[in-house]
Amino acid sequence: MAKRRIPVVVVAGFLGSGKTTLLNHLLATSSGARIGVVVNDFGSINIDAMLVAGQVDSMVSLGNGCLCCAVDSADLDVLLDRLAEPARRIDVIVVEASGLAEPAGVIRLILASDNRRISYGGLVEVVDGAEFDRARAAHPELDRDLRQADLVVLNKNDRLDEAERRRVLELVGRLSGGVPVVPTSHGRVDPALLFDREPRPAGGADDRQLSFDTLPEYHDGSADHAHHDGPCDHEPHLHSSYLSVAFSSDRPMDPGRFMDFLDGRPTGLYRAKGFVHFDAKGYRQKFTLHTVGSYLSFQRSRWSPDEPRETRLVLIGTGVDTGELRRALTNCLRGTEDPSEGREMFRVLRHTR
Ligand SMILES: Nc1nc2c(ncn2[C@@H]2O[C@H](COP(=O)(O)OP(=O)(O)OP(=O)(O)O)[C@@H](O)[C@H]2O)c(=O)[nH]1
Repeated sequence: MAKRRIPVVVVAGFLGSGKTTLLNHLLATSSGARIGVVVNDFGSINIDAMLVAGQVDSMVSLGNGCLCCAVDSADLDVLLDRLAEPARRIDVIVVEASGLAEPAGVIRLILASDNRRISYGGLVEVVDGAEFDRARAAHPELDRDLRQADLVVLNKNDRLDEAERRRVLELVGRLSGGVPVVPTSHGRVDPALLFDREPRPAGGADDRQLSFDTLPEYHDGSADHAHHDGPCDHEPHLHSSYLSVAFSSDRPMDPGRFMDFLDGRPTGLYRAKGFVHFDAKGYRQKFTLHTVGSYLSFQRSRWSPDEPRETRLVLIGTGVDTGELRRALTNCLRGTEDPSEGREMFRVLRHTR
């Protein structure tokens, strides 16, 4: 009997919708299944790779650009080849696309793969229920992504009241055209929904749910398109107007000044993520920061022993002055010999889970 190919499942969704959270949930709960992961960050610091918990069996990470245009199929093949090596005994590969990737572009790369051990396993589109209207108003093309999905995870239900939950569920259901929509919070979906998909016969074009013909026209990915801090200069798509700014420093962050910065962040700055080193008395832990639209949260954890005590942030937005952002962040730094007092942390702690 032909050996079943390893399904490659794409997890996509707009900036901050909860893809990494979903991935971590899958890794923590898919008892027995060995999962290989491709993580793609838009930004030159691989925050997502660092946020994916240690239980992953094999991971390759792609920073600094969008998978959909930062690599061509040969490059992705190298990554998939590595994950699909029989010795790794991987059961499923999950590709977490950057929040600005065009899912169709990522799917095309997988469909174009020469690797005979893998097959395209479907698109899971994660939707931030709380930010859906705003994201959609800015990016009507998100509707098209929903139509390409095999499963829609309607996330962040905890941030919606009952009436809103019903309205968004009905809207997303309508836009996605009949595919299952699973409402949830914190990406808590049953892994069987993703991994125990109907096995499709190995080989041939018909083990692919989507074909090039059914995908919208998409430019050829090329390594030339890899971009650093800055916009893509080729034909417009979702991330062409977005900029990412990477910021890192081993100097402690002043909690008050940093909260002033966050409270006054420009509206175009849709997403910020990373780790903050406050080094305040009594609060020397690592503070993981997430902002998504108006949402802001910190999570406190221990630094691992070999981890550098430093702030590493990626900020992603549109119409923002990157030089000004860097300057503003630099102004939040303190001298290494000048630790903050614990009481200065209260504004940070108000947002800390
Ligand atoms: N309240 C709430 N917060 C959530 C939920 N799911 C994720 N988050 C938070 O939303 C923020 C972004 O989540 P991520 O999983 O990093 O989102 P992402 O889609 O991987 O982000 P990008 O890769 O930057 O596009 C984090 O602070 C998460 O803890 C949810 O269901 N409810």
